[in-house]
Amino acid sequence: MADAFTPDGASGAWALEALGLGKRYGRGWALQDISFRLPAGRICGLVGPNGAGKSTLLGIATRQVQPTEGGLRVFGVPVDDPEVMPRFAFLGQDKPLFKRFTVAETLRMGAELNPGWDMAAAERIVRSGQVPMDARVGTLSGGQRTRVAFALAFGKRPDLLLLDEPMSDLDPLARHDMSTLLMSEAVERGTTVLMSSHMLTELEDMCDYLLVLAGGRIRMAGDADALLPAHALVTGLAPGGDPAAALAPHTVVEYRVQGRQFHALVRTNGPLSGDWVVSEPSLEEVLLAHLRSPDVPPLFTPGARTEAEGSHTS
Ligand SMILES: Nc1ncnc2c1ncn2[C@@H]1O[C@H](COP(=O)(O)OP(=O)(O)OP(=O)(O)O)[C@@H](O)[C@H]1O
Repeated sequence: MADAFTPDGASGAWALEALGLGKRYGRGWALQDISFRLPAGRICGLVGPNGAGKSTLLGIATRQVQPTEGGLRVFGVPVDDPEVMPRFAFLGQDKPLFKRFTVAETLRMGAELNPGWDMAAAERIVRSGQVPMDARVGTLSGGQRTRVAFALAFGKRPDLLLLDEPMSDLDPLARHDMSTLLMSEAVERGTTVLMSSHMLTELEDMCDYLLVLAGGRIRMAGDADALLPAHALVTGLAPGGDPAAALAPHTVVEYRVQGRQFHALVRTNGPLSGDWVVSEPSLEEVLLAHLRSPDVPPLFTPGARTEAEGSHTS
């Protein structure tokens, strides 16, 4: 069955594949109609305002949250299949480590719990942060504890690493160290990473794929390299009538007037041929404009949207 959902029949070419995924808490939907694909080997930023549904999505992917409707596949396998368990590691905001264990004991525990454990990689991550192996976890700084938690996650040799704001408690220097470490480990092993963060510049530096949520729905999904050039910042003399008509056939994501000038962020549809100044927006400008404009239709780059005809439910 899995082969039906991959373009070339190669089962598992998609690290994650959601179709019509939804989660309802009481009367409110935390996630609704979520359909997307994340190709294997990509570093994907999961972006959205507070309450967008990021943790809920990560909860479904880590089997901690049961979806209300739709399905999620991990490397072609329904997420509730036990086969999925050894393939992913999860690192959340709170790192549940045993405070009384030393760092060495913590890594030994990782080895005992995970059959494919890579002790050399785990020790390399700890040592590169000068974290003493004989120190008790309870005596470590927040940054050092995060490093140990990263070592536990990477030592598992996951194919998919799911991170929920893992670096929120780190200072800028430690954050930089950890993101460099994360990228080098992920690239070296071809690990797929899905990482939620509110730090847009961090995501811009690290991620080559993006999943943008707002109000429990997808706003944008796909290749970062394709999402950005699909937009332009346009400045010109404010038109008298409807700005959307003046900028047609382009989709106006955000529009504001300052004095006699307008500034617009548009999704381009062909060349921009007005008497305007046109520049390429930053990722941050594109993300913020989309998050501020919930009525603009969502944008998927080719391949990022799950085809409805494959109607699979896990
Ligand atoms: N266990 C729960 N019971 C009821 N409602 C919940 C529960 N978990 C999440 N929600 C609701 O679901 C919605 C999405 O929450 P979620 O934690 O997934 O968002 P988020 O994007 O991770 O937010 P943040 O950036 O603040 O961490 C919110 O409205 C939240 O109140």
